[in-house]
Amino acid sequence: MNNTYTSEPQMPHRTKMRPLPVLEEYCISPHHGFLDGLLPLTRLSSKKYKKWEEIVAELPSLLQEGSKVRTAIDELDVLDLDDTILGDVRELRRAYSILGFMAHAYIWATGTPRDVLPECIARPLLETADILGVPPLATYSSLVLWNFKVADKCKKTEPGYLDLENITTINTFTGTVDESWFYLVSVRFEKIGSSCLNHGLDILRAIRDGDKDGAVINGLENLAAAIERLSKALMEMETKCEPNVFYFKIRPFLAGWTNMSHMGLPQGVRYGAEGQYQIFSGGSNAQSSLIQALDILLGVKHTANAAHSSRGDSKINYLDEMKKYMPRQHRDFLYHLASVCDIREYVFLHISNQPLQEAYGHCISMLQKFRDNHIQIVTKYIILPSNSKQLAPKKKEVLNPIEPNTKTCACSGPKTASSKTIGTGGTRLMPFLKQCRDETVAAVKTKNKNKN
Ligand code: HEM
Ligand SMILES: N[C@@H](CC(=O)c1ccccc1NC=O)C(=O)O
Repeated sequence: MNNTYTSEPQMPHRTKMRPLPVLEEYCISPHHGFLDGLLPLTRLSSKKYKKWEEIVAELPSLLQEGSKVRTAIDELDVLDLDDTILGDVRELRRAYSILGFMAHAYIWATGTPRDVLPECIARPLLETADILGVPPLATYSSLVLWNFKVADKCKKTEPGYLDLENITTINTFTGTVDESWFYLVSVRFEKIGSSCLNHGLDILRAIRDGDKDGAVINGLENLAAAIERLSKALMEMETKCEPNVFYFKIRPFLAGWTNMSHMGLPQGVRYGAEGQYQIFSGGSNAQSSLIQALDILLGVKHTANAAHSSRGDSKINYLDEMKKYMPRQHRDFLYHLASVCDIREYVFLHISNQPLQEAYGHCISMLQKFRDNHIQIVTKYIILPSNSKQLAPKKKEVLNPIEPNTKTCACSGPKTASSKTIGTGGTRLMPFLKQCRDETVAAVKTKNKNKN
């Protein structure tokens, strides 16, 4: 179709130089996306780590009385990582996942958080995190990507096929169906979203091939339909996860140690009695490579924002920061993709091609719809329960929900509860999420403001 547009400017040569990324070279599966092609391990193979497995399996009961979990962890020996772990990436991921669960349980077990992790967790957690290229705490990878298994092994499935109706989580803090479902919605989202990566790469190939037979428009339409399926996957949260269970029981364990001074961690957490205080953001879907890949594919640019800062003055690009929380290969994939992606540029170069503009616009509206739906979910699961929290008595030995940071927010304008409420990742969540949504819309509206 666009061969007729030969009088329009040519694509810059740069994008033709570097080959397109090959998914498998970055530990990404064409069928399962950022979930590995192989299922996560459900147990460490070496008996040496039996106690770790026992404690992580018993977290729901140990956390019934928060101090019990701290005693059980304090009694653990300090173990080195042996060759069974160091020699196999799935063992490493399992160890990292267990240690992340134990670290958060230890810190957030009661209304008075601990700010020092014992050596028995700190040392192996720092080591596994370092090798995997992720930070030393529970992340989207440890809670979601590497924390699911087949529920009924007897149920027949094709080899290599992941049946989303037959999965469950390996570990949870609370033992509730709500918590399992909370993580599984994201597992489903990653699998369903794998087709976005395939369509995105098809579009890039079609551009390089000279856009024969409307291949770019076709690819964009396929991509728009795939993004729409993501919104449906997101809204499934409501089927098995109760907002109050999430807000009061589950969420307190997911918090990290950035912007958490008002929650009792003014300096972050010290890794070992002799270690340094360090600050890290808690788990969040902002650490999912899938949505960030979509932003790159569609040329949606996110700017630095004050939404992440408790003082409201220093601006950082939170989504860029979150790339450091992704597994190393996935992060490298995003950088590779960004260096070769020219879809938005191509669309703007062919401004008179109306069907092309519409197909691109359709993708952007679907991504906007996803972010709008997400804001609705956040309102239901965080903002509304936080407004009713006065009903819950505040006791030292009982978990505290993550509270709005009322003391240090120096942002201008009237302060509503939602403008101060913070995410597990430490953002002032509503301003941040609205900015992400508005920057999505801007990709189609302005050419210059949102340039590639
Ligand atoms: C009850 C469910 C959920 C809640 C309460 C929630 C809450 C939040 C919050 C507060 C943030 C801001 C970052 C932070 O400080 O943590 C965030 C970011 C994000 N969440 Fe969720 N989330 C939920 C489920 C999901 C699911 C299931 C998905 C994907 C299907 C998702 C996708 C995202 C994305 C992509 C971001 C980064 C911002 C953006 O790119 O627009 N969330 N979420
Ligand atoms: N940022 C969210 C938490 C969140 O989205 C999340 C945290 C850990 C693992 C997965 C997450 N998202 C799952 O749907 C919050 O502030 O509650």
